[in-house]
Amino acid sequence: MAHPEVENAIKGFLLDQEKMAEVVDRMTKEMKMGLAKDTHPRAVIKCFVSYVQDLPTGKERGKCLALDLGGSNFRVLLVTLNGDGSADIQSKSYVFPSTLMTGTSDELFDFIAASLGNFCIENGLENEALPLGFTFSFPCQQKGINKGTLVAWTKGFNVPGVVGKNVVELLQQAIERRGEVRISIVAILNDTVGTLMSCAFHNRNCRIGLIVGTGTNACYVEKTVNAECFEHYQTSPKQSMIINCEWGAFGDNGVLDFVRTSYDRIVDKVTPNPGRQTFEKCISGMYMGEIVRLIVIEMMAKGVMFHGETSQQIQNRWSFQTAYLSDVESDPIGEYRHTNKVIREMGFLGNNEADKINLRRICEAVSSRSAKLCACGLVTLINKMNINEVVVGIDGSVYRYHPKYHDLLTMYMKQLLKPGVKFELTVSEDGSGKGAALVAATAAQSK
Ligand SMILES: Nc1ncnc2c1ncn2[C@@H]1O[C@H](COP(=O)(O)OP(=O)(O)OP(=O)(O)O)[C@@H](O)[C@H]1O
Repeated sequence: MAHPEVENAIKGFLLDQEKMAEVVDRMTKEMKMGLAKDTHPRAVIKCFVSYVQDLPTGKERGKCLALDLGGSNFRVLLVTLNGDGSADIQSKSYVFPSTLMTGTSDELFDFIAASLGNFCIENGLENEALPLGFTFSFPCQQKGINKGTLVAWTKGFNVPGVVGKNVVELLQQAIERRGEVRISIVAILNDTVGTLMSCAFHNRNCRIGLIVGTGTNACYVEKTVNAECFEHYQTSPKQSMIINCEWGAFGDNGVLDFVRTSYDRIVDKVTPNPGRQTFEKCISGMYMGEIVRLIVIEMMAKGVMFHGETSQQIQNRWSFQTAYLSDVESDPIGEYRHTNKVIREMGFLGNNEADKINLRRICEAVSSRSAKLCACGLVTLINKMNINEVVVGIDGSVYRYHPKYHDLLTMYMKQLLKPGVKFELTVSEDGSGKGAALVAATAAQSK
């Protein structure tokens, strides 16, 4: 049993069924506001039109480049779609200097263009006029498949002078300034869209793309007639439109305050975007470790945990990695191999079992709330589509590596879904490569 003070600290994270159902209700209303033309401007869940209307058939063919900028990693990829449902991918990850997250716009786009140039030269592609799909995982208002205006930076990025600009244009200009390659950006897409497309390439029932990584977001397949912000929503010959929900902003108008805790409010205040991305800050990898750290230091101040110890490390903001939650929760009950490693890395020397039990309880409370809220989001989308069978393609390190995330998500979704609705949650590989290429190939053809 965890200490009563620990139980008291985490009780705000233990959402019951009633609260979860309330989250679904509120989210459903916010989604409708995002989709409808008259309420879209003031909606917090924007439900952006992605301009991707065709799900893959598996027969796509062609060679495309892809770029992936979204959080902690930056990659350039060369994707060959073989026409038989398979794809070959070559990729290179570039170290993304964290100074670029808050540097100038020119520095950011020059870095991307230089990496692209380097990749093309290394692979002998400098003279090929290849189409490029740009996976850019920040909220963008699209006006077409290759026009995306940045609405706000998230996930710790804050580069002045980009919000309100078409990022495709900024990147294309940077590519041309360097003059190394003949690449044209034919599509910009959110990573959720790439994830959905890549999953749908193999699994025709895929209708949702979900990310639980540095941030969280989802997209789903809506009927075109409901995508009112699409100019041709009433006349388009295509029945479907992928909607990029940008659900991370859910709650920015206060409707999630009933599930937030004092710790969430502290985390929010120390981010570069206070008051924004409320739902994301309760769910995703960038924030979970920090929430745990705040509870631990409060318990230390109360003399409940790590009594008599001092650790500079635990006092440092963002020092408790979200990967530590996975470590701690991967130990079988009563065993502490990974927990011991985490405790040592956090600068503690003692070996008190009660501390380990308390730490585990805190980690479990934070990760299970994340999974509960994510389940609420997925159930909202499934109810909205009103379908009885669906596959969800998922990417992001939290989903991939947390030892219980998949099972928790499955359990909470079952609790919330109408009886008889079947779903499958599956890791979607290479969304920003294969997924981006699938979008780019279609966009290049229609060009
Ligand atoms: N083993 C792990 N368990 C849980 N979370 C982890 C683990 N390893 C890394 N993370 C968290 O996952 C996040 C990185 O996610 P990911 O690798 O999906 O990259 P990303 O592309 O930056 O994310 P996004 O797609 O949201 O932009 C980090 O915030 C990190 O804390």
